[in-house]
Amino acid sequence: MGRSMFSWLLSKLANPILRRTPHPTAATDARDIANTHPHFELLNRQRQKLLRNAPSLVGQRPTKPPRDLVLSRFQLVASQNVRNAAMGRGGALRTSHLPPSYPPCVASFSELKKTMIDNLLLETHHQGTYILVRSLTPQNRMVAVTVVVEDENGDILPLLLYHQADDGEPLVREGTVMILKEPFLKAMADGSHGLRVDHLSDVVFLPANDKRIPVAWRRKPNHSSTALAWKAQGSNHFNQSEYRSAIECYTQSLTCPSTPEEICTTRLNRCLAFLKVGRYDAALLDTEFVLATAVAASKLAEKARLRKAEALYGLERYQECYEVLKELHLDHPDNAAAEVQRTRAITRLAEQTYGKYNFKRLHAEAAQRRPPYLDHATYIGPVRVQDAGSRGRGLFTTKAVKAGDLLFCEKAFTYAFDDENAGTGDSKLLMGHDGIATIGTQVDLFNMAIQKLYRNPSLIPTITNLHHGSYQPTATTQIDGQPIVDTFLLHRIIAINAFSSSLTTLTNLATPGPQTTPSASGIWPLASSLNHSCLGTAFRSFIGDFLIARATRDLPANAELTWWYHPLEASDRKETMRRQWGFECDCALCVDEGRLSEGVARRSREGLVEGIRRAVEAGSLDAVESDVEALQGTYVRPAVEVPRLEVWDILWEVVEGVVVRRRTVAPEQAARLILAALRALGYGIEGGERGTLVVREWGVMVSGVVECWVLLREAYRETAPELVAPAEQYARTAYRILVGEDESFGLFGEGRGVKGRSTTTTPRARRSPSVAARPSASDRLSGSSSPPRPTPPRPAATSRWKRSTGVPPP
Ligand SMILES: C[S@@+](CC[C@H](N)C(=O)[O-])C[C@H]1O[C@@H](n2cnc3c(N)ncnc32)[C@H](O)[C@@H]1O
Repeated sequence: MGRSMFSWLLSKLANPILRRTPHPTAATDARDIANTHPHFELLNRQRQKLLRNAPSLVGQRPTKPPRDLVLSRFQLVASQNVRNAAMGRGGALRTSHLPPSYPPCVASFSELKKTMIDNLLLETHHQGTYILVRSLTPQNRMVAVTVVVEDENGDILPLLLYHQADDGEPLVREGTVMILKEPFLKAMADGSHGLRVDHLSDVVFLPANDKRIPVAWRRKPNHSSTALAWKAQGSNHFNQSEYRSAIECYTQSLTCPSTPEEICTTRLNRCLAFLKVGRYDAALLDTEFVLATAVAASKLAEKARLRKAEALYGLERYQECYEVLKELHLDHPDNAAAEVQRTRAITRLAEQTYGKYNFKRLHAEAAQRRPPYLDHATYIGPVRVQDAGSRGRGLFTTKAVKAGDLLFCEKAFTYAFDDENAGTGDSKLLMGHDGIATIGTQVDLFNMAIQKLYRNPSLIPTITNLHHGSYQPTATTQIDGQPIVDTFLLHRIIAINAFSSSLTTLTNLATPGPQTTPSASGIWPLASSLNHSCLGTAFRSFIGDFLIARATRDLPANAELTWWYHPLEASDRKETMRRQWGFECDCALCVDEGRLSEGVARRSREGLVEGIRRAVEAGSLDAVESDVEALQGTYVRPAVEVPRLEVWDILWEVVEGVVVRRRTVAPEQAARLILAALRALGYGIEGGERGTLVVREWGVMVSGVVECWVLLREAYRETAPELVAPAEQYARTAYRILVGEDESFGLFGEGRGVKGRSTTTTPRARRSPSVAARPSASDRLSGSSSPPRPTPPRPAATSRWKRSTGVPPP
């Protein structure tokens, strides 16, 4: 066996958690890290203090702070912020609290009554009212966009606008006038108070000529108020990449009298600005207006179709996109840009329909792009969402599938990535009112999801229909032409449905060193429909923002697909299920473990495992074999029904000790040990000695399974050459389930696979002893046997499958 396989195998064995779980995948990972973060305690104490104080403050009239004090406090913090930015200080931890949930305002402006700052009470949502305020300062962007505002009486307060997009353009400038619906006056941790807005639709930014702006606050535009002047102003902003301002100006232009042709041109300009900021719904409306107004074969209609196709592509409506481009091609066959888009749409449709991906290309793209957003389509294979009884909805097969079959391949709806190599970004910690903290990419994910929905209301149901426990969302989805996105609903949905991931599952398996945080998190709506089972029938892996789901065993039609939410080996598995997802797992393993909790069998298992360990140390294979027998005897149900994790774990240690490290075992015995390890995981394997090798039942999927099949294949080269091919096939299938694809299997099997021997192995590696080829002095374990023969490292292989000595992910 080549050196690279050994070092990789050893690296896995050095890291026990990776024997079972190849990567952190459950939504809780980031949250659990957050709860052990050094700042967690501090924030938790602050939260508890706020909680203690809040009830006594509710409805209290606040003391009016001196105007100068509010302004100077703001200036102090803002200038500190500017100084830090100028000095390139990053890496700070930005912390914030989420208040107790409250619904967004669902009343239209005309139903609300005006109130003033002076009337506002602490810790109160002033329902049925609004206040009109003007910013006295430029914005300071911390966790929230912060400004100081005044009302028409000249009373002032800090205003914190949460979850607003950071698109490089200031959201609030000095003099910006806003309406705050149902204002919320919040007591701050430092004893001060201010206005806080959590729902995007609760703040309305008024354009300069809005009639609701008091005369004293109105400012004259620096150009004439004609359609053409506004349009020109919009184009100035557009050219400086100030798309939000451009949209405002084009919108102003459209309120002025103009010719139908000018209106179409302005709409098309605005459409382009909408496309730039990902507001595809709005872009689509502009193109549809133009297509309904302009002459079909005109230049305007040609442009409108092209932009319509782009908007549909952005919404991942590839079929419609293709139809638009097809029509465009008929009328304007020379339009080269349209042709490029048409080819792209056809490729997406093929992926969407047939699930045909070039996975090598996906890996290459994930390696290059930051963030690793991959421009490919979601494929939904033989699965459908349907009722799963007491578990709510679930995902089911629509036809029989085989282990390793692709179930679906889903592009993330929203995906947040933390590029460690990008330098000194600030980290974020969000303390929920329920005491659960969220850190890093999940905080970003939360804000990104809110933004994406607010910008594209047609997508709201895709996310709000996901499971949100007992949270009662408001039924209103739109008010005064604005979409309503309930921030607290989104927070709950992300907590229950988001997955943490690494850049790719493949790189995660090959990366050395400690892993403390997953580098990304995302929302994959279809993947969110799978319920949990510790003994899942599906497995997920990642390439950038793509989630690949494969069957872990052969399944009939109409079988429910399940997977782990929290790693099988995590000691807090059951508690986490209860706390975070609100259910008790009733899989065969959990039920069996429950029966064991009286302790008798558990203690005897632990004793036997220790005995086996001592026997390995002492080099006594006889004792190992008899103790493994005894350990097997502590299980009542067959391993295909209830996997024997303790047996698997200890057999892995034995395999590591005798097959990989000491190399003092004969191939027959190596094969026996490996087969026993696989069987302990629930693999129902027929044959395996000679003649036949058939997996009747697939067991638990863990990274070690691939290694087992590869080691077995090598053993068979000496003992049963007719089984090399089936072992290779099973290795490949296991690899496909684990990594998501098997195009990269060559990396893993390099120098060891049947193919690898003749194609990729260097002469030196080919000569290096394999499990099976290595002449063994004894078929007994022997601590005093000759030490492992060092095989020269091969640079390419070691860089791919590096040794991991790190702390396992939580
Ligand atoms: C990500 S959602 C899964 C889809 C969800 N069942 C639905 O109706 O949309 C997670 C929620 O599903 C339910 N669930 C998942 N696995 C379960 C299980 N094994 N037993 C009971 N409920 C489960 C729990 O309510 C959990 O909070």
